[in-house]
Amino acid sequence: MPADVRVKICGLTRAQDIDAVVAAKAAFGGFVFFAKSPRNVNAAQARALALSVPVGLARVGLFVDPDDAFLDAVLAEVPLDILQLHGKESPERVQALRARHGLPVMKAVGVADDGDLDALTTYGRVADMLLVDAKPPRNAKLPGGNGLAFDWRLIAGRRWPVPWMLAGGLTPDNVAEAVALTGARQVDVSSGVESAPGVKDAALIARFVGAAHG
Ligand SMILES: O=C(O)c1ccccc1NCC(=O)[C@H](O)[C@H](O)COP(=O)(O)O
Repeated sequence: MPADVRVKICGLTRAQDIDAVVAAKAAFGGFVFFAKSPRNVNAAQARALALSVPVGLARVGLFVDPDDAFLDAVLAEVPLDILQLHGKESPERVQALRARHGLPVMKAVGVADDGDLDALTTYGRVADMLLVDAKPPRNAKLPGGNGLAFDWRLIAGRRWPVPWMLAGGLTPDNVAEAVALTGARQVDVSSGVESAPGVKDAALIARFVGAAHG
């Protein structure tokens, strides 16, 4: 197991979540800007959290099909390092947002079967990073953060021209196997380190990062 797998903990809402992520030595912390999510934060909350983050922890803002006005308003208040797009943003929209905001963009792509892999190639041409996530079920309320894994064998040995992160249903108990099987060098988790929807658990965060680092 490589010691340098980088971990993103997504859906941070409280000061103690930042403390837990920093103590565990995660590389990325994610803030969800999506009103229907139990992890949603408003700009004022996110600003306070983002300003408390020490250098070395990248602050990722997660958006779902955001319009320009919403992104402008959040970015005017919240210092973010990376934009994560978790909706149905087209490749053209990804390019436009990169140019407009001058921030690296990570595009989430949902995977359920072989037919979803072409999208990774397409977005790999325009995004700075890919988030290879489980495709949400048809009736899901959220486009991500559902705690569901996909069949990791679908991407075993696959590579894209930009860095990528594995996500979807990862937990402290399965992340080592997921890394070994897929060769991922970056992993992302939300539900798997929560004690209840939207409530992060410091002990689970520490266990997850420890397991990912091997
Ligand atoms: O977390 C949310 O509530 C959320 C809402 C809308 C879009 C995406 C969302 N989360 C994405 C993630 O947290 C992760 O990047 C990824 O989907 C893995 O989540 P999980 O399976 O819960 O670990």
